[in-house]
Amino acid sequence: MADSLHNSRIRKWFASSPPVVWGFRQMRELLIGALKQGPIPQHVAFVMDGNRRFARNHHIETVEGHNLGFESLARILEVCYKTGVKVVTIYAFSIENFKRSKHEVDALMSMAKVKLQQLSEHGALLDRYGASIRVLGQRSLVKADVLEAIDRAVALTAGNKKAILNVCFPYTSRDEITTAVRDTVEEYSRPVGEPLPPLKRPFSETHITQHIRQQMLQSVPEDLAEQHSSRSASPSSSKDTSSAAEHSSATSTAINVSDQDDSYGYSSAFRDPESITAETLTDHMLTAGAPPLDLLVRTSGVQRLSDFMLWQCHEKTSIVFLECLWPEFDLWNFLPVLVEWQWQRKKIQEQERGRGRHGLD
Ligand SMILES: CC(C)=CCC/C(C)=C/CC/C(C)=C/COP(=O)(O)OP(=O)(O)O
Repeated sequence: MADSLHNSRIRKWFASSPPVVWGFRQMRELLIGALKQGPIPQHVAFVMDGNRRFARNHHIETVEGHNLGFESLARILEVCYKTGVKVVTIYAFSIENFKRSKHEVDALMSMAKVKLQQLSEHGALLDRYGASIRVLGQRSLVKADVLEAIDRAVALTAGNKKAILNVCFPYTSRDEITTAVRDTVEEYSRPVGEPLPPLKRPFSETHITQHIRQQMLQSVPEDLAEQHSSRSASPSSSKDTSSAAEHSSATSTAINVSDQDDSYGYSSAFRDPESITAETLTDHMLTAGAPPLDLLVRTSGVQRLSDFMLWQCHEKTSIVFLECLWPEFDLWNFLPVLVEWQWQRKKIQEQERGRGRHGLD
């Protein structure tokens, strides 16, 4: 026991001696320079998992584990920005984390306050790499003093335009996606031209039915469509006459699509819900404007996404699960991940080029 303590002290002394620190720094610069010769992921996300386990393993306070986790984050941010990563997104606090003990939640909140300030100070890490902070998540769940610290950090770094640090806090993907869908529906329910009567909303059941009918009519042969139109036009075909506005718009769809379109004001007053694409929703996510997510790394051996970046993970996102705990994560763990990503990306690019050539032949 005394021997191992002695050895660990010697190792620490050796690692922190100026020539060794200098040597490591030089080696780091060389490796980063070599990495920069290849493709670099433009958007990297981290699930910083394992702070508490690290604390338990080393018999230190949980809060101390989170503090060491922050130090690890600072090291990795430096590597990312030095290599040319444009956007780093971190899972700093999940909405689920509110279920932890009050003591731990309070400690994480005060840590966020202090660390956001440290990160954004003039001359500090983000300033050196021209990175701005964005805090993504449910502001309504955050106390006023923490919100103030968030807003200060965002304002202080707003002028930095080279890179971005997205701090997800408090965040879950389901919450983000739900909000994005709600915002999209709200936007598409707002008239873009002249205001319409309140019943005529593009997401009403009648409106959707009418749209489907319109599309079906367009896809059937003309003579059949005419038969269908004349049948629908007869008063006997209407099932309900009580809801005048909604009903008349539904039957008139079948009578004359173009007349209906004008009288209803569908195409002129509202944006067409059919024009909502995956891109529309991407533009309503909290990461709107960021490059596609190239790489997601989770430490601590847990192989789950835990409601993080569910929308942002696409067919080319590399998802990497590492065994090391977050406070242990450094350049030496990250380097093989980046090299593997470069190798995979080159393979994808070659395949795409091959397909392009094949298409041209
Ligand atoms: C700027 C800013 C706000 C920085 C945040 C710093 C930071 C490292 C936050 C991590 C918080 C967290 C809940 C980590 C997960 O590990 P865990 O506690 O779930 O560990 P476990 O998996 O061992 O239980």
